[in-house]
Amino acid sequence: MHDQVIEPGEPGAGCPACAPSGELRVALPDAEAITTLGEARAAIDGIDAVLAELLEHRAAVAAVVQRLKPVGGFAGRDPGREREIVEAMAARAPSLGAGRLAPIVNAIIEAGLDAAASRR
Ligand SMILES: O=C(O)C(=O)C[C@]1(C(=O)O)C=C[C@@H](O)C=C1
Repeated sequence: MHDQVIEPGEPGAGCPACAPSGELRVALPDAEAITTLGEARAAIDGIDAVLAELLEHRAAVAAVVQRLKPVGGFAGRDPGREREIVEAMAARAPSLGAGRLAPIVNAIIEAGLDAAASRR
């Protein structure tokens, strides 16, 4: 397990974890090795910074999907696809599982659809 966290940087300071190639590389903190509140919060800040970068890029791609679909936006929601997304994420995040991930995925999808609507 890796023992480094990324530097979250200042908001709007670009993407500290992004390589010039557009790849996002992240050193995952070893939770078991964290012993202080400061270390734990720094690790969370690093993870949240990466989550925010990913969410920003996800929203941009989701906006493209809305333009490509015959019926986009909230009217074109696809519960089957949303279940697939939750199940795929649950396989990678077993301690959360589908039950806890479902409302998170729902919030991410709704935020993406809302942002896509305001891009138009
Ligand atoms: O895959 C789609 O059809 C999308 O519109 C994208 C997306 C998503 O953000 O992942 C958004 C709404 C749908 O309900 C399902 C998935």
